[in-house]
Amino acid sequence: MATTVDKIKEIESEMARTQKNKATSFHLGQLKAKLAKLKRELLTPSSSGGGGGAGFDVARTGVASVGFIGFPSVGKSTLMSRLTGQHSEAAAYEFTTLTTVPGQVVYNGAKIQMLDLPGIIQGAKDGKGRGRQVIAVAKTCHLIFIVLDVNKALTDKRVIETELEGFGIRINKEPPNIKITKKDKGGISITSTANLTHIDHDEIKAVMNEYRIASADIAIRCDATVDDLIDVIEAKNRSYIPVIYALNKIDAISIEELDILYRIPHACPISSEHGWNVDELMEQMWDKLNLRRVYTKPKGKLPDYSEPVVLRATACTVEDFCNAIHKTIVEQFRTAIVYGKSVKHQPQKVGLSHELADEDISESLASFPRIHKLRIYWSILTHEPVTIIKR
Ligand SMILES: Nc1nc2c(ncn2[C@@H]2O[C@H](COP(=O)(O)OP(=O)(O)OP(=O)(O)O)[C@@H](O)[C@H]2O)c(=O)[nH]1
Ligand SMILES: [Mg+2]
Repeated sequence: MATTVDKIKEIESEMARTQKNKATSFHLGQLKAKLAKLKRELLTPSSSGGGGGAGFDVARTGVASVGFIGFPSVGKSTLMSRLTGQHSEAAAYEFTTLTTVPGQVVYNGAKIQMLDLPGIIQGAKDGKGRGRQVIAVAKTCHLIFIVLDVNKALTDKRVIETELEGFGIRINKEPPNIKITKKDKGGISITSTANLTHIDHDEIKAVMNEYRIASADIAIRCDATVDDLIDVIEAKNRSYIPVIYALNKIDAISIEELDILYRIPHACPISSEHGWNVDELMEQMWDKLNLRRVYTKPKGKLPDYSEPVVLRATACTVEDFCNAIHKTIVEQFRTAIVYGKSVKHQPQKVGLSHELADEDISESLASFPRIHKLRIYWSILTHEPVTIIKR
C-alpha cells in the first residue's frame, strides 16, 4: 500500500508535469489542496514520530520563548551559553545536544525563555533524525533564531526554511488577509478588493471542492496565492512566527564577506564564541517579540521603572495587565488610570478592554462595594496586593 510520503511524491511529480494555464488551473488547485491535506496527515502526532516526546517538552516560563533551530555544530549551544549563562554542552562533533535545554534572558525587564534544541538535518519534517520533535517545539515558540554557519549560510538557510514551511510554520509573514465564512447553502461566492494575479476562481473552487466546502463567502483582501488560501483553510495547523537568522562564526570570515551577509533581510551576523554583536541580536529579538512594558505607579508616587509588567502585543489590555499581577485584581477592578502613548489625555481613566502601549504607566484602582472606597497597591515582586489604604 502506498504510504503518505509516496502519495505526496506522486502528487508533487504530477504538479511538476502540469503547466499552469486556464484549462489546468482547476486541476492544479485540486492537487495543491490534496498535497496540503496529505502533509497535515503526515504531521499529526498520531502518525509515527510526531511532536513531543521525552526531553522535548519543557515547562514554559517567562513572557515569551525563543527556539534555536539549525544544522548540527553551527553553534546553537555556544550561543545559548553566551546569552543565558545556562551551560549547554557544546562540542566540535555533531549532535552534541539531544534534548531541549531551557535557559533565560532578562532583557528590558522581560523574562524571555531560550530553548536550545538539537541540530536538525535535511528531511527532518519527514521524520529524519529527531527533526519532527525539534520543529514541533519551535512551532510553539514566539520567535525562532535560525542559527547558520556563515561558511554555508545561504544554502543551509533555504533547506531549513523548507523544513519549517513543510511543518506549517510561516516565517516572518502575517496570516493572509482572506476571510472564509462557511454557509449552509448558496454555493461559493468570491469577492476580492485586490487585483488577483496568482489565482483564478476555478482554482479557488477546486480547493474548496477538495476540502468538501460546498457553500461559503470568500473575501480576499490581498493578491493571494493558492497556498495562501490553503493556509487559511488549514489555519489550525499553521503558525506565523517571526525569525531572525543568526549568522554565526563571523570570526572565521573577512570584512568583505561580512558586508554581503549584512544584506540578508532579518539577519544578524554574530560570533557566539567571542560574543561579537550579540547585543544587536538581542535588540532585534526585542523588536520582533513586540512586547509592551507597563510600569506600575502608586498614587502620589513616582512610577516603578525597575520592574515593568511585560505583556505580549496580542494580549495587552488592562485586563491582561491586571491578570499578570494577580488574578483577583480583575474581580475588584473599577477603573485604571493610565499615562502614556495609549491614551489621549494624560492621565486618562480606562476600562478593562483598553489596550496598553509600550512604556505606559498604569495606576490601578480597585473598589469594594460594601466598604468605603479603598485603593489597592500591589507588589510586583510578590504578585500580591500589599497595602490597602482608605481614601
Ligand atoms: N569559530 C567559531 N566557532 C564556533 C562559534 N560558535 C561555536 N563554535 C564552535 O562550533 C562547534 C559546535 O558548537 P555547538 O555550540 O556545540 O553547536 P550546536 O549547534 O549546538 O551543535 P549540535 O548540538 O550538535 O546541534 C564547537 O566546536 C564550537 O566551539 C563561533 O562563533 N566561531
Ligand atoms: Mg548543541
